[in-house]
Amino acid sequence: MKVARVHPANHPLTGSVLCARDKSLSHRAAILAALAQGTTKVSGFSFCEDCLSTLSCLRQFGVRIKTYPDVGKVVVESGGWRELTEPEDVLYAGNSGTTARLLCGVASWIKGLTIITGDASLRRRPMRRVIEPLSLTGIQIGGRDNNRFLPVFIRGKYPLTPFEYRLSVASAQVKSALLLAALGADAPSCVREPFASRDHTENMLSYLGIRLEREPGRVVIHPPAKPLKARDFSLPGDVSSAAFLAAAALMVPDSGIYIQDVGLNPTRSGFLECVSRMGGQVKIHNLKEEFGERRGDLEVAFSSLRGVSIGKEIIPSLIDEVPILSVLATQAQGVTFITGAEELRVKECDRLRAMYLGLKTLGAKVEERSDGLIIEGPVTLHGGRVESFGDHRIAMSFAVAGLIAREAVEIVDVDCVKISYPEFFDHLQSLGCKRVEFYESEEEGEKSCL
Ligand SMILES: O=C(O)C1=C[C@@H](OP(=O)(O)O)[C@@H](O)[C@H](O)C1
Ligand SMILES: C=C(OP(=O)(O)O)C(=O)O
Repeated sequence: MKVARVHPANHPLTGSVLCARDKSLSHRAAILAALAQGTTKVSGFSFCEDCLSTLSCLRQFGVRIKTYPDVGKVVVESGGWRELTEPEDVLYAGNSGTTARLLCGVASWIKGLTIITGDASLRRRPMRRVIEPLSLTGIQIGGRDNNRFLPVFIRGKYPLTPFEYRLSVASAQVKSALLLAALGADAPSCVREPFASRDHTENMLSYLGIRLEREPGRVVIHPPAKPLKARDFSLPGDVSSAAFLAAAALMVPDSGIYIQDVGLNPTRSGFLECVSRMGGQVKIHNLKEEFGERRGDLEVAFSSLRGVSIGKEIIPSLIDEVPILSVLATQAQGVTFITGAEELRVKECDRLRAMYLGLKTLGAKVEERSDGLIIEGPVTLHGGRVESFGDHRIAMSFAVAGLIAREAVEIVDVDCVKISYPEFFDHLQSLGCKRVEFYESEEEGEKSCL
């Protein structure tokens, strides 16, 4: 298993990087391109492992996809959503919850049998949340252990029964699975959510001409009367990846960095709002909007930070940034309360537990609660060896912690950064963090399971 040893940054981070492309939008662009008739060019596609899982599953539905990783482009050719065919084999979603759940929605109106599975981490993540609502469409759907987990089978049909469903958790994956399924219904369907989760699927469906009625907490989707026509997408960078670089610059003294072309959809950029409440200096430049998605450049400078309360209303908009926010909190003056974040327990690992254990190892003042963390700062972290539990966001959070610790931080199992951000260590290096070493550890992977 690969271990990274990250040494304290002995000088400021400076320079400019093009933000890694957006994973969430890349999944959706590929899926929607597969549903549209014709050829779609997706530029700014993320070639992270999760998005590659989506591409390989879509190919199994008979979609033709060419990839050009050097220029960040994917070309998808499809006969349209009524032409997708029953896969010959089980679909493998790898580590990607987004792939598994969104494709459950797509498979609902593909006649025949679709079976979806994933890696050991994904097979532990909850699937009832998509199985239950999708069964309202009249299809046969079920999963292992009384519908709790993958593998999930779907016996699709067309047309589907329209539905009205209120989500109990604010999950963009579940909402998106339902919206994708609703395309195959013979009348409008309605999805409600308790708090706003990211609305990329809605923005992209509108761009493709699907009629949506949107208001806070509620969306009504009208199935298309005619085939969807292919339209190209140019995707922005991933604010969830930018968050690691931004956090590093906020904490390493005298740093000043520039991150180009970051996606700034307000339902997704709670991290920036939170950083600004903490007193972090982040300026936005060159703000623009494409297919309903805001994007711009971020200028981030070393800042003195203060503790804040992060509650359940804002959690969906920074759900993947809680681990790195908890590292920032160790350097903030006062107490940071993170509550309403119990969803983190069912991600690639139990992220609340993983952050608690790792931060404790590094000497942080941290308490674990069932739905969050309480962190008191500022504390000078010391060096140590921490586990990523095979979770990319945990690995990158502790790599950033290593830059501001007194001694080196070793992160066990760092290969997982490829899941969302393969360029992570190269970007750190280009901003001046050259003191990172990698080595293979003898230890077995067994330990890395939370
Ligand atoms: O829809 C998406 O692209 C995602 C939604 C979130 O998951 P949930 O919908 O489970 O909250 C997030 O954690 C995940 O990284 C990507
Ligand atoms: C939770 C994540 O992704 P997914 O749910 O798609 O596995 C993530 O990227 O942090």
